[in-house]
Amino acid sequence: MRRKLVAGNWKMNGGLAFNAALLAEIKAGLKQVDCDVALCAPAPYLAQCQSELAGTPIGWGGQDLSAHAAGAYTGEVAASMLQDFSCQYVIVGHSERRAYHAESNELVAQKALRALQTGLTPIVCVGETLAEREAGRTDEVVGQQLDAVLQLLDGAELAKIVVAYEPVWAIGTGKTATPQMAQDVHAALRAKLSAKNAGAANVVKILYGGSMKPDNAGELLAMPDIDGGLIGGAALKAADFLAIIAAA
Ligand SMILES: O=C[C@H](O)COP(=O)(O)O
Repeated sequence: MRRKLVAGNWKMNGGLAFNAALLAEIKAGLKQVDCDVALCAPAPYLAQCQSELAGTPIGWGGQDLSAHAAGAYTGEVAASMLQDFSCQYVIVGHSERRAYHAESNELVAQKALRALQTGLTPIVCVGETLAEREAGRTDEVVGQQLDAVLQLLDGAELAKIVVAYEPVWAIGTGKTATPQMAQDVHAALRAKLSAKNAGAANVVKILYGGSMKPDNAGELLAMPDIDGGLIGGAALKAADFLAIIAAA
């Protein structure tokens, strides 16, 4: 039985005052927590997350990291820097990074490896565009995205990753994959993991992301291969985020 993970991705939103209010409301509203919870914040606010969330059931993490350990890479954030702020998680290969920063499957895999080598749990995002889905290429596209990771990691490393299936057409659009559509892709991803290492496939959490909200979280999270959610917009509203945690 995999414990569910509800991870918020604030994307490039927030500010000191906004975050303080949001975190206070989430902490106050968090009752019994039967799942793992995490927030992935913009790098400048990780110190704030650390001071506000240490000692709570909520973990925190970054939204990206460099594949390099250190050096002349202006603007990038090293895994060791995330570690300095006690991050447990880091998102890699979000579709916005793939689309706007031309991140390749191979680079995303290298980032996942770097995270693991630093003791961080990478949340590896995969997902197809609307054109790819309509062309019947969903499994092929997400399969290739996952393959790059499978090629780089050994079985022990693989068991430590989290995968997030995020259909690009469902992100921030209000359109959600139906529970069955999502389940089908999650099952295909788990089969791929299993072909590489059956033990790892059993423990790897596969999250769904893409307009997950309080009103659809319950039925998505009830699917056998959906092990949680990667939440964008709804993570910026305490009541919505708390409702999704409760559904998990
Ligand atoms: O990382 C989160 C996803 O991109 C989902 O965003 P969304 O919940 O706003 O659709």
